[in-house]
Amino acid sequence: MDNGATPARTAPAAVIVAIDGPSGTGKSSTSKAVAAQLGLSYLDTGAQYRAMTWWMITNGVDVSDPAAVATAAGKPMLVSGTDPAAPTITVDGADASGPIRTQEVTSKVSAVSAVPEVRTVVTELQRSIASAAGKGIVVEGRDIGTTVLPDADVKVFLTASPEARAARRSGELKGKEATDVAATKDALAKRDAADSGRKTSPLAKAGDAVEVDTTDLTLQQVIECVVTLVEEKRAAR
Ligand SMILES: Nc1ncnc2c1ncn2[C@@H]1O[C@H](COP(=O)(O)OP(=O)(O)OP(=O)(O)O)[C@@H](O)[C@H]1O
Ligand SMILES: Nc1ccn([C@@H]2O[C@H](COP(=O)(O)O)[C@@H](O)[C@H]2O)c(=O)n1
Repeated sequence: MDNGATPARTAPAAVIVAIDGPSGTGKSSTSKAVAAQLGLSYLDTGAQYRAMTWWMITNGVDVSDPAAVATAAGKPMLVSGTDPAAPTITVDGADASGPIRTQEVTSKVSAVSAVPEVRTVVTELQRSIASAAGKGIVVEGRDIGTTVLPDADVKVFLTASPEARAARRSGELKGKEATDVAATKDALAKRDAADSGRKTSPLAKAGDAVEVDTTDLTLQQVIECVVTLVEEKRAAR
């Protein structure tokens, strides 16, 4: 009945977006922009595995020994800030955003993330962050659509040719590394093979994920594609 009162508006239900894919396909850039555009939180799960790896290295844990890594998995306290404009990660209260991006961490993270006890701790943390995100969240990683949030509202699997990914990554590096696209391509392939080949929650496309090949797309086009998928999902509710 029209009584002249302003109709009550219900807040839109939280939307959960899972974005997975191999290294250098554009997951972080896309996820941050989509979250910012839609007013959602953002979680970089790779940063959490990197933070766990950095803690292991700085605390003298032999990361090539899965039993030693498993024993230590519950010790570090990881805290992720989920503002897409300024994502943060701390370990035992210390800012880890710089140290987790070193070559040493990048070369060791796949060994640490393959240990089931590590995945149990980190997956539990990821689920609690996602369930606390009032308006919803964009979560990016390798196993979000398959394992961490199998009931996500929108699942996207980003891909790109090895050449495109290596060129993008080289563009971020400085000096000699920037010109060595072949070495960058090899390093990406090695990490993807380790992440795809592990037994527990390997890098994989969920059966119900939308695959987007970003090789010939600009970042803006990829962002628009994902925003459209989320808006279509919201409209269909
Ligand atoms: N569609 C695109 N076209 C051109 N460059 C892109 C595109 N998407 C991302 N990039 C650039 O490629 C680089 C890698 O992107 P990004 O870090 O988002 O990838 P990622 O999948 O999160 O990688 P990783 O898994 O290794 O963290 C960045 O420099 C980014 O600006
Ligand atoms: N859901 C995830 C996310 C990441 N990993 C592991 O972390 C590494 C670093 O990820 P980046 O996105 O920061 O490059 C990645 O190579 C995986 O080993 C994971 O296992 N699961």
